[in-house]
Amino acid sequence: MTTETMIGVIGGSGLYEIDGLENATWQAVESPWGTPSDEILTGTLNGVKMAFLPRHGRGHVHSPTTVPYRANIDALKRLGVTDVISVSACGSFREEMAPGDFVVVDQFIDRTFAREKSFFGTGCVAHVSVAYPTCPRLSATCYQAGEAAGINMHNGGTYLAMEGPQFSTLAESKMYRESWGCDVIGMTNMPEAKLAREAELCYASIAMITDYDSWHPEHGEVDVTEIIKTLMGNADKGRDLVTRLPDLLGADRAPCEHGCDRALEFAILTAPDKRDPALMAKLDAVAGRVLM
Ligand SMILES: CSC[C@H]1O[C@H](OP(=O)(O)O)[C@H](O)[C@@H]1O
Ligand SMILES: Nc1ncnc2[nH]cnc12
Repeated sequence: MTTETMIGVIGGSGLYEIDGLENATWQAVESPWGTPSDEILTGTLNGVKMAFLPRHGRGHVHSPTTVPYRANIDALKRLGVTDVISVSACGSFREEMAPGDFVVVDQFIDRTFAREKSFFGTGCVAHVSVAYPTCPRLSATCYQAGEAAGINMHNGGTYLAMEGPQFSTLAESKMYRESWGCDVIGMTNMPEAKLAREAELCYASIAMITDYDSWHPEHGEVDVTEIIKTLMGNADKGRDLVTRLPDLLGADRAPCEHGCDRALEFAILTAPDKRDPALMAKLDAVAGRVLM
């Protein structure tokens, strides 16, 4: 059985809109989890439905801590999105992952601490696996789209998610790189990736490298004006990659072979008669497939 693909793109710093959508409309989507970062741009591209949400809002309103991650993922799910592609500005811990390159992230270390990280809780407890937090099928498609766009792509990498908003100290930067084996650093992919898994959405993450964080002896400390300069070039490449996805993914979607779209199948522990009706109502979009 197939369903209809709807590609959701969450645009990070420097990527606040995408061009070329047919019937493009900015839509306000209400969510029981709060107000999303901004309206969502919907339309079709080469016959495939698309939805674009600027993570920080147009005009960069939300800090990494205040991005309404639950409202964003819930709103995309509510619209019918099946596959989420996150595009983010990141620092690099690897010489060979240079500014201007893109990394298809496949692992995360979550060091964020001031964010709501789950749709579930008292009255409906659920535990999903995030051992493999990104969808291999969607990630492979993003890699292919990037190569086709002529971008210097890297397949796989571990993303250190920090709270921010300050960049890392030199000691932290060296520890993440040398002891923890991280490849890139950013402030936003967690809890986003965990929430996408709870919402049974395939999730892939593209890290657009903007800087070498602070570890690199020849590059000194992170400078936001340098980041913005690199971002301007990266954003065009990011848009090019994204607009190649509809042709590669197609409008008909088979069930995810990695089970992302069935993540809640055996995850909910709370007995039906002990579930909180108010929380159940809020979970209508995210967990409706298994709860309703
Ligand atoms: C502009 S530098 C720091 C800022 O950029 C990244 O945002 P996003 O992941 O949404 O592209 C990083 O995580 C910080 O929020
Ligand atoms: N060095 C860095 N650390 C955290 N987030 C970033 N976003 C872009 N560069 C970054």
